[in-house]
Amino acid sequence: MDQIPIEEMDRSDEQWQSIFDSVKAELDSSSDSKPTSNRPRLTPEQLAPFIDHTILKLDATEEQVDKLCEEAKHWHFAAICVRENFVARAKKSLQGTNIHIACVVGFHEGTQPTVFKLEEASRAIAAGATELDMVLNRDLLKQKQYAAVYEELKAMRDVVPEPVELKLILETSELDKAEVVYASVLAGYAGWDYIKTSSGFCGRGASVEDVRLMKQLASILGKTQSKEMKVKASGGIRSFKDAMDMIVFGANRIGASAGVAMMEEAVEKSK
Ligand SMILES: O=C[C@H](O)COP(=O)(O)O
Repeated sequence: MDQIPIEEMDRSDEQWQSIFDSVKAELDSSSDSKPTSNRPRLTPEQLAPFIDHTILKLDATEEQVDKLCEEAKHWHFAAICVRENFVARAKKSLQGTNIHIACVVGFHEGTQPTVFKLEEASRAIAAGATELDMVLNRDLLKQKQYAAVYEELKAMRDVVPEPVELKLILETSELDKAEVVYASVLAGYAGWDYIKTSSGFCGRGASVEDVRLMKQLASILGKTQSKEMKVKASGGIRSFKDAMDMIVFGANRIGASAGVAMMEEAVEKSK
């Protein structure tokens, strides 16, 4: 893939299209990715750091968020994932632990004006969020307004400096393969940390094919960008087997409301 440093780009829709074409060509010429791990299954201790323990339903209660945090501490999950209104509460509950607090932004449509998303992100970080899971504006992507999508992602990266991790929710059930490529390229060029499959509120949720494709894209983009993006699989991942299917194809995180059930299965299987 030809490397065009971002500073040398005019960032027009046409120039983005030519970068997409070169990534697609590389994707087509690369061999299909194989499972990244031959491990038949992970132990509970190995599985826990993959899990973003999630509650995003609109009628979630304070008690449910408290329980979510207690479960995250008990199982040593990587993160909890909540809406903005619960971030401060989760921060109190998770004080003194290294469990991350992920907050969703632009949830779950992604079409909110950029300024709203930036304000929401800033409030979440001020309240204690250490990771943000933002929904892509796929309407703009589908209208081929690639420059506008990039500008939103770049503005978010500028407002949210590292080490806060930014995850872009693609909502893969609503995209064709080419659109997954476009969204991933734009996220990579904007310096995002993760591409994430789904919100859990739209369409089919994550598939192994999504993870496989996104992992390949992350690897291709990682050759020309300063870091390689990670992949978060989320939406409809209910069982230990579902989680393992995603992990063997390279998922770095599993976003799920069924994290405890997965852990209990993992414990059973490890006996
Ligand atoms: O980001 C995480 C998803 O909202 C979780 O979806 P789920 O309830 O289908 O596990």
